[in-house]
Amino acid sequence: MQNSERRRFNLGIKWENPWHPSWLPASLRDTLSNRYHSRDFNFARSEYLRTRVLFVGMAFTLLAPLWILVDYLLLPLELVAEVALGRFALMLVLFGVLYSAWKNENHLNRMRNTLAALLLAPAVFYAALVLTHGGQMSSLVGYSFIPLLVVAFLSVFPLTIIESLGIGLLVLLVQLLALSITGQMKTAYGWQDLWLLVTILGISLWANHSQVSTLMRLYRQASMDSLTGLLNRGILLQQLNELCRQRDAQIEEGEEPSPICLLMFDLDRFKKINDTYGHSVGDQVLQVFAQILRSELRKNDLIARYGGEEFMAALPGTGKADARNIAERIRLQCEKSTVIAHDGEQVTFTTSIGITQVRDNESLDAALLRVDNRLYAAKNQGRNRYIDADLS
Ligand SMILES: Nc1nc2c(ncn2[C@@H]2O[C@H](COP(=O)(O)OP(=O)(O)OP(=O)(O)O)[C@@H](O)[C@H]2O)c(=O)[nH]1
Repeated sequence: MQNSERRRFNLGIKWENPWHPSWLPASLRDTLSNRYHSRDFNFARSEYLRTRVLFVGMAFTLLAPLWILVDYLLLPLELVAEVALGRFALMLVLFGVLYSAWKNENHLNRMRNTLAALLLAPAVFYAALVLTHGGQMSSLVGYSFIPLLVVAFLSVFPLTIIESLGIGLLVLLVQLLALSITGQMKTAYGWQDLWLLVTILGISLWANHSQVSTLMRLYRQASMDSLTGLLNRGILLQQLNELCRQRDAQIEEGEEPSPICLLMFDLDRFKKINDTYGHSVGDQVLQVFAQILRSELRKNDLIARYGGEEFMAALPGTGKADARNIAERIRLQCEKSTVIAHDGEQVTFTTSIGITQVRDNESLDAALLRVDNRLYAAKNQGRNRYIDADLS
């Protein structure tokens, strides 16, 4: 092949990383909504939300009845019984919240709804007090703080900005309702309350942003290979196990299971590239290869660096014929690609590929062993090829 035909890779080329859509300011990309969060990160975040919901939910559930003693000391006696009834109703809702948090492990949407219920229940309790005892609000000592406390509690949770803003705006509505019913809307006290609520909401949003971006950074460090930006082996196996579990469930329910194909890649004579051009050029080859995988595979395929110069792709919903075509495209793309060495020389590379489809009722380990054997068969047959069947 002529050098001019070879595709030169500029390592600065941008690919559309799902965590970094190009149209949002960098600091907001991860924290505005969960639209670009991976499924795995959603699981991790739902666990963080869950532990906090359980903790805060228990504190609220204990405090709701205990506070009746404080009411007894501070409120006019005729109000104590009615408020206590409201508190018991609140406590029942909070029990429901605790039950839901306990039951719904790894369900981000359910956990978000549970959290909304946890925070909005006190706000609804306050709204009910305002609607029934609006004229006596000055006697309900301590209750006007509820909207402020709810908005302050938003900061405890790793919520995205849109999630937090949604709950915050609902609480703001409750506060506006309270101010209009008590006739304080256009008074200095009313403005002061609104100003305080909006300020605390702003602080909570900032805390949410910091929490989600810290979580995201930790998650990336734990799940990604730092040289190529692909998934690391541990997270790939975890996600692959989950895919196989879903497939087994389909089989158990008598459904046609959707196929999963595995492609295992190993760069050919990579040691020679390192020895001839140095490790930094070897690193560039690995990065270019990762880029080829990204550009040739779909967004929901799992792509990982499996070891030094070994890579793995898991293709859910892809049968063997398509997997073969994909492997061939990747192989050809490698043949066409070059990396420029320090002395300006064009460094070329090739890859060997093993292909297999996960079989019904087999363990993931069995499929991994088979694809590994096929990869080494491809090496033994002369490299720069794929093998998709056991050789006798
Ligand atoms: N530059 C670089 N080299 C790496 C990295 N990880 C592993 N390697 C090197 O990859 C090379 C792998 O060499 P071998 O396992 O002998 O395989 P090979 O030379 O590719 O030969 P075949 O696989 O048989 O075609 C070793 O020299 C490792 O040091 C890395 O992150 N960067």
